Amino acid sequence: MKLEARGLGKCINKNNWLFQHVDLTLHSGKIIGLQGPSGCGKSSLCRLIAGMEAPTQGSVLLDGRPLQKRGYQPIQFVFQHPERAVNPRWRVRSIVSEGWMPDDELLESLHIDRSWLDRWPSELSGGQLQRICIARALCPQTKFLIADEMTTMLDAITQASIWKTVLDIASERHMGLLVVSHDRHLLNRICNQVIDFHSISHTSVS
Ligand SMILES: Nc1ncnc2c1ncn2[C@@H]1O[C@H](COP(=O)(O)OP(=O)(O)OP(=O)(O)O)[C@@H](O)[C@H]1O
Repeated sequence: MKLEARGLGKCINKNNWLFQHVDLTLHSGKIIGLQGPSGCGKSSLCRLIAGMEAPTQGSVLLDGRPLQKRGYQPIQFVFQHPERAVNPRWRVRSIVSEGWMPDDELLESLHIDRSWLDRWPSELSGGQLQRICIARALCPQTKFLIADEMTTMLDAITQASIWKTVLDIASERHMGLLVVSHDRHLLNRICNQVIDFHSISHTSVS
């Protein structure tokens, strides 16, 4: 499968382009890293590619077709603020099972304690809730995962272990990954290619 961003542009207010003319292609089985200074527009670009927001210009295509608005989204986005990615009025079990119910082996490899499933999101730490979001995103129907500073709030050991699980699953299922991080070491280690945001975008915002 192929996920393409074609000529994407985001205008944040009148004539103020955060970026324009962004082209990016991600193939199944590949891992692309995206780096750039804070505030340059990486997360905004990810939201467009994940279909969470409409671009001001350009289009996002999955195998040449526009993204479907209904049903399970084959492009999953895990971003740095898990508390903003869940419904605070749903128990954790309902949050995870929106897409599927991971087995004990996966929960264990993501360091998720089964007892957390009976809690409310506010009863988990940010790092614990993030692991729940990762488990939710790893539904078997997910074809592309966009990981925007996905493990930033975790300690180094947990971070390494979570990445191992995610990379094993991605490889097993031939998923494509777009990884946004300020951690150049991580990007160099796990990505087939690392792209600098400024090399793929034009901007009029300072
Ligand atoms: N809807 C909006 N209205 C106004 N400004 C916005 C809007 N969305 C994003 N911005 C601004 O766009 C810029 C880019 O934000 P974004 O979160 O995409 O950056 P980033 O590269 O992911 O940064 P970081 O590395 O710090 O996460 C920021 O200056 C932000 O304040």
